[in-house]
Amino acid sequence: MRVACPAKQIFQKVTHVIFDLDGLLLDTESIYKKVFSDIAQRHGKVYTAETRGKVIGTTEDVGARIAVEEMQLPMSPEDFLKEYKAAADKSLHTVGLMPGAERLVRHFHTKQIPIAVATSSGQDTYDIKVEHHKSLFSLFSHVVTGGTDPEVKSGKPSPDIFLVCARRFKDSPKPEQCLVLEDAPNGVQAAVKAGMQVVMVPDKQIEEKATKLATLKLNSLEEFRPEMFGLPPLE
Ligand SMILES: O=c1[nH]cc([C@@H]2O[C@H](COP(=O)(O)O)[C@@H](O)[C@H]2O)c(=O)[nH]1
Ligand SMILES: [Mg+2]
Repeated sequence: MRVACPAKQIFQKVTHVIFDLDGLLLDTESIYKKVFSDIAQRHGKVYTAETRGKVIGTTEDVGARIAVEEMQLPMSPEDFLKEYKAAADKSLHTVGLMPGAERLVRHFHTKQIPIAVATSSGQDTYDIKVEHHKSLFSLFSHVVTGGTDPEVKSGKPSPDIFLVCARRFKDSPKPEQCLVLEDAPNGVQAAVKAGMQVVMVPDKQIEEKATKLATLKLNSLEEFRPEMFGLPPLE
């Protein structure tokens, strides 16, 4: 039997964990990438890594505006949004979990570490994505869907969503007590501005320079050692 060697606490101790959704817990980014690339291709354009780096982690309407502007698509952001949502919704209800996600969420829940989700998704899209993962998502204290939540005034990279999410834990922890897990540069910026440490698990396409702000960068959630942040180690 292989016994994992516990790592040392090397970062500030935290008591609460906030998970991003798309690209971190759920493998939705491969779906969005294909949908955005298909629309771009129909107009003779390419959904480049650079444009994608700006889009991921933003709310649906902001992402649509960035995509249309960056790729100079001959359509309004509203039409792009309608088209991409219609295409994405067809696949999102069968989306799978990212490696290591389920084990980590169940671990924190068992150890009674308060956990929540902070996603730029709207409530409607969130409901579609978690359709097949209801038991896992029932373990979270709460979910903030930034795209439609009236208290979240400005989406990632603004810190609002993480501050609202922290306030909604029963004991309203201070930002420094919360650890954020994110995949997107916009999400990492938001967490840092909120005064939180952030573990980044970036997509392979994300440029190195867009990962610099993260407290720690991992290739997969499977590499995460909670004890580095004073949290109970995985067994
Ligand atoms: O290529 C992409 N297009 C659009 C998005 C948008 O970014 C959000 C990211 O949400 P999260 O904060 O859970 O990563 C998605 O819901 C979607 O609206 C994305 O991630 N990737
Ligand atoms: Mg994400």
